[in-house]
Amino acid sequence: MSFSPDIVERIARARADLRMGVPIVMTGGGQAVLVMSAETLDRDRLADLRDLGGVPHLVITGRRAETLKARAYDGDIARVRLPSDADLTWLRAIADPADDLRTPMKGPLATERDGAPDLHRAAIKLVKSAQLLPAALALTLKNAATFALEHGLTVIPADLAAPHLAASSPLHPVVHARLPIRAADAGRLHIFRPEDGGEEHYAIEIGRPARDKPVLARLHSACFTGDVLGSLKCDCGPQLNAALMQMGGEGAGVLLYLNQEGRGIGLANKMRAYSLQDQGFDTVEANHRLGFEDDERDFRIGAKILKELGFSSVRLLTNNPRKIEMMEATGISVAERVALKVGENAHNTAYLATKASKSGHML
Ligand SMILES: Nc1nc2c(ncn2[C@@H]2O[C@H](COP(=O)(O)OP(=O)(O)OP(=O)(O)O)[C@@H](O)[C@H]2O)c(=O)[nH]1
Ligand SMILES: [Zn+2]
Repeated sequence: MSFSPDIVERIARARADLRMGVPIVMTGGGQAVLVMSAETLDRDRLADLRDLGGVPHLVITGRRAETLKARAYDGDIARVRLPSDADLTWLRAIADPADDLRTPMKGPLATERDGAPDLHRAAIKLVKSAQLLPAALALTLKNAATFALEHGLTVIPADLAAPHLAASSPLHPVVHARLPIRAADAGRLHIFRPEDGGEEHYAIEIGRPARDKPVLARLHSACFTGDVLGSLKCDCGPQLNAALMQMGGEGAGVLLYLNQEGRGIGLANKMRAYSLQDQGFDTVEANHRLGFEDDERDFRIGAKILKELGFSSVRLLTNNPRKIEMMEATGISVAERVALKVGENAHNTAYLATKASKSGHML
């Protein structure tokens, strides 16, 4: 029967569960752990978890561990043993760097070095992909299957989930329609939907670009603050506008609007990063303190959409060398890099300088 959700559908459910504060069960290697997001966990569930006995771990990323001066024996993650008196406030303070400077952590944190961290690593990947703070509470379960059934919890076998957590989902075109815009009368908006229940992505086609020649293209990552509100903290709004205007001027082009807000960490986490930036950290340091990498985006989505639209070669409007590498690596040739330098102002000079010095952006 095909009625039961497959692994991709179960992962989508698990993401929604974690965002609501509902636990999930992760299984693999003859073990099982109960997983909850540190951000959405509430008092009742923490108390119930305590009643189950055993030693729960708060799993954090290696990046967050670095800031907290905790030993990350597992490399990219650390399993912090939950002290017996740790309450929700303690958990949140480990997960969220907002108050790091005001209330330095009472440590030292005891991190685990024994036992297999594979399920914990998968749990962090899942929590990250749900755009929550990358911190998860995990407790080893004995009779996981019965426990999950009894409580109606989603069960995720880690080995089946791994390829889906590592790669972006296949996308399919849903619909396209004519959309005249300020930059060009001949505009057309295409909607693409991923199979995993995630965010849809868009392509704005200007004119009718030839498919057998390099097309003027831009991969634009969503920036609600810059694109919609005209934020001066970044250059996204002016870049979006300038790219469309250049395509309008040439009469042809394609702009991919990828819903990867905040370099893939989501708007809530981006605002957490902005708050840290107001405490004096730069854009990269802020991501690291939160437990994220500099850039969590998957640009392969862009290549998939371009191929779906029939393009194989681009003149790419960008200053970001990673976008060029990723295009080439995924089979879209970059015939030319077209610089896109607009929108510098007094508020974003330092941000742009950091992108150049730390993320390799071309000046
Ligand atoms: N995490 C985080 N994301 C930010 C910050 N400022 C802007 N962003 C996000 O960064 C992304 C900018 O994307 P792009 O316009 O593709 O920029 P880019 O990687 O610099 O590449 P090019 O503009 O092509 O040179 C958007 O998703 C913004 O929401 C910040 O301080 N922190
Ligand atoms: Zn922006």
